[in-house]
Amino acid sequence: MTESPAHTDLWPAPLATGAVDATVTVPGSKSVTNRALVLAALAAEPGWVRRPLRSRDTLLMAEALRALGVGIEETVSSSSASGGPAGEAWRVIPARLHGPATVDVGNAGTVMRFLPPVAALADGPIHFDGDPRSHERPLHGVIDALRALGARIDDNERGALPLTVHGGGALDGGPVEIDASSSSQFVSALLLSAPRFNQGVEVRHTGAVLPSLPHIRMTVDMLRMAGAQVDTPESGGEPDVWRVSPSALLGRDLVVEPDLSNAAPFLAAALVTGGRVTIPDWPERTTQPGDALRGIFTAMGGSCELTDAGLTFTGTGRVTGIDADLHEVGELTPVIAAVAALADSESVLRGVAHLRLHETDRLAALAKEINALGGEVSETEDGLRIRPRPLHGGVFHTYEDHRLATAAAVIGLAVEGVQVENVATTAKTLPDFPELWTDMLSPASGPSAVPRG
Ligand SMILES: O=C(O)C1=C[C@@H](OP(=O)(O)O)[C@@H](O)[C@H](O)C1
Ligand SMILES: C=C(OP(=O)(O)O)C(=O)O
Repeated sequence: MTESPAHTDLWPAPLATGAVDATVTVPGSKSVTNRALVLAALAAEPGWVRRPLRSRDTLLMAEALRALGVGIEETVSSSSASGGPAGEAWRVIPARLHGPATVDVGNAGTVMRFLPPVAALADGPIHFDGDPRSHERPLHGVIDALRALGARIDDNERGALPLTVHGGGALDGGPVEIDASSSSQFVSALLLSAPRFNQGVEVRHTGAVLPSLPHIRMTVDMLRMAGAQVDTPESGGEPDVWRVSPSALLGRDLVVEPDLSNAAPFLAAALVTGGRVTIPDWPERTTQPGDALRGIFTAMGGSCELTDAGLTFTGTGRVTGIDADLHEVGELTPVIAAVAALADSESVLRGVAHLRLHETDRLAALAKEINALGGEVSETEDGLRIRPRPLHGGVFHTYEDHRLATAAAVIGLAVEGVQVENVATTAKTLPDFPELWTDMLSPASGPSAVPRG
C-alpha cells in the first residue's frame, strides 16, 4: 500500500440517527461513459453521449480525445427535441487522430488502458503520464499486445507509465495472447479499438482467472451496439478468446445508465440503518457489475424490488456476514467490506487479489483503516476476512481512493466520530458524493442525521 500524500481535510461522516428513507439519483456510469467516448471517437460519423458522468475520470478521457483531434461539445438540453432525454449531452465529432499530444491519465484505469490502442491509430507521438499511482498500476498487457500487433512504443523497464506511443496512422492487428489476470481492462482496451485495426483482433487470455468479466461483457455489448462484429466465449467461441472484425463504427445516440457501483454506499445505508433507499433509472438489464448488489445485499439481510420508480432496497436493521467470491465485481469490495464490518457475523470476501493493484492496495487499506477503528480484518491470499467488532470513531485514511471514502461514510452512519480524510477524492467518479450523502440523510428526504464538527 502506498502512503497517500498527507491531507489535512477531514470530513465528519454523518451519523444516522434513524432508518434512512430516501430516493437518490446516482450520476452516470464511469465505465459506460468512457467506453461510449472511445467508441464515438473512433466512429465514422458523429454521435451523442447523453447523461454522461462528469467526473475526474471521464473529463480526463474527454480531454485526452480532444488532444488527439476529436471534437467533444458539451451541451445541456432542457427538452427532448433532439430525441434524447433532457439534461447534459456530449456531441462527439470524430476526426483524423493525430499527435503530437500529451495525455494525462490521472489515476483512471480506463484512460491509461483504453487510450494507448487509440493512440496507435493516430499519426504522431502521443505521450501518456498520470498520477504517481498510475506508474504502479499494470499496463504490460496493453503495451506488449500493441507491440505484437505492430505498434511502436517507448516505455521503461517496468512496462508501465509514463510512455509514448508513436502512432503510425494505422495498426495491423491480428491474433495476440495476453495475461489479463491483473486487469480485465487489458482485454477491453484491445477490443474497443479493434474494429479500426486492419485485421481486427483476436485476443486470447492465457493467465490465471480473469477478473471483472461483466466489464468485458459491457465492452462487447457496446461494440455490438456500434455495429461491430464480435465473437466471444459466450457466443459459442473458445473460452477466453474474443474476436473483433475490422469494420466502420456507427455514430450512436446513447443514454448512459446510472453508475450502479456508485449506488453501493446508498443501498448500504438502507441495509445498515434498517431503512429504505430507491435508486431511480436502475436498468432492467445491464452489464454493470453493480447489478450484483441486489443479490449480495439481500444475502446480507434485506430485500429489493425493481419497479418503475427504480430499485428500492429495504433493510431490516439486522446485517449478516457473507462468504462471497467477488472476482467478477471487485470494485464493489470496499463498500461490502464496510457493511461486513457492521454485521453480526463473520464475512470472507474472496477472489479479489487484483484489488492490490487498484487505486491503492485496497485489501491492505481496508484492513488497516477498519482495524484502526477497532475492527478485526485480516488479509487472505485473495481477499479479506472480516470479524465484526464494536467500532469507535477516528480518522479513516482514503489513499486517494474514491471507494475507500464511500466505504468510510457507510461505517460513519453507524459509528460516531468517523472522520473521512480527503473525501474530495470521490471526484474520481462521484464528485457530488458529500452532498448526495447529506441529502439522503436530511429530514426533507427522511429521518435525521447528526452533523458533527
Ligand atoms: O473496464 C472497466 O470499466 C472497469 C473494469 C474493472 O477493472 P479491473 O478488471 O482492473 O478490476 C473495474 O474494477 C474498474 O473499476 C472499471
Ligand atoms: C478500479 C477502479 O477504477 P479504474 O477504472 O481506475 O481501474 C474503480 O473505480 O474501482
